[in-house]
Amino acid sequence: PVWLWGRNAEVMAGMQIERSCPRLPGATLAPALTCSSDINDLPAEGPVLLAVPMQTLRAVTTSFAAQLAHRTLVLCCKGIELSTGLRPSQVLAQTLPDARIAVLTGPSFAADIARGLPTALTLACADEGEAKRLQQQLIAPHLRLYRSTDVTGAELGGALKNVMAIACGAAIGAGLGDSARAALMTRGYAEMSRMAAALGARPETLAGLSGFGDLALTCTSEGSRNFRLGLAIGRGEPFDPAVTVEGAATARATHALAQAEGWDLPITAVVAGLVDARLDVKTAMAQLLARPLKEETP
Ligand SMILES: NC(=O)C1=CN([C@@H]2O[C@H](COP(=O)(O)OP(=O)(O)OC[C@H]3O[C@@H](n4cnc5c(N)ncnc54)[C@H](O)[C@@H]3O)[C@@H](O)[C@H]2O)C=CC1
Ligand SMILES: O=C(CO)COP(=O)(O)O
Repeated sequence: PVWLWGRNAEVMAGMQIERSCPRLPGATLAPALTCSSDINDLPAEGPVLLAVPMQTLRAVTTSFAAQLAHRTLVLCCKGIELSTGLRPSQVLAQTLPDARIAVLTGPSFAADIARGLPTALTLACADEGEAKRLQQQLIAPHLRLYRSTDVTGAELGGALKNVMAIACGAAIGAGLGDSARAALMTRGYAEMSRMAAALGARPETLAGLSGFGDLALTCTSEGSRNFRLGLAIGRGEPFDPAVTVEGAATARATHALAQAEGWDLPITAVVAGLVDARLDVKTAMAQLLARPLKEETP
């Protein structure tokens, strides 16, 4: 049995009766799923998956500290908190210090999972025993999970690939071509790896599903909201501000961290400029191409 909590009573009651979800058109909710807008309906035992946008994680976990403290919490959000520069697990360490924390991340569109399409993800938890338990609990016939103890690496891969997806969308939207996209993905991966290494992540985590895997998905598919925001920027079109696009705030947060720490993250810097409309794509491209020549190293 699985319980799904959401804050909107009308939407949750509708989902419970109609067995469908407005955000996943065409999907039928499994009989084992109960939808509720009362968080006290959650059973006392078992892991809780937190799937709210990154910039709301602190508010949600603070509001429901009584219900979430001391539990196993599986973070599904991908991003960095703009106001603090913290990763999701670092926010939880502040708001719910007694919780056991895991991270579920990697290349997966919710719509694909809902359709039962094959998907593989990273499940990261510092406690390997807990990771093994969660791995068994959360797999499904079409969903394969690989374990990792590198929470930092898993979180950074998931957060930073969204910034690169915006860059790639902008390049494609502006008609710069697939070769430009490949260059951005490759040098973007180098940038992700540099920053992750500086923050203590393991290189092999970045090379896995949570980093390289999700970068490949989000930089090449219009199923990605981050890629679509980039496309709109590149085409000079408006974009619906109500859509969750994690890479925008993450680009700002990461650029600020890079400036403070002296890290060289040129693609992140131009994406921060693009999302804040301080730069246009032509100027961004010119800035990247005019950088001093260097050896090809991460
Ligand atoms: N949609 C996808 O395919 C995937 C999403 N993610 C990550 O999951 C996180 C959430 O993304 P989505 O579910 O796609 O976003 P979404 O925008 O579709 O849904 C977010 C949900 O959170 C709720 N919410 C927002 N603020 C809240 C608050 N203060 N209290 C309670 N509920 C609140 C919204 O009402 C909405 O139902 C993001 O970090 C995203 O990167 C990760 C992998 C795949
Ligand atoms: O993280 C995702 C796929 O792995 C979802 O991507 P978007 O948030 O860009 O839609």
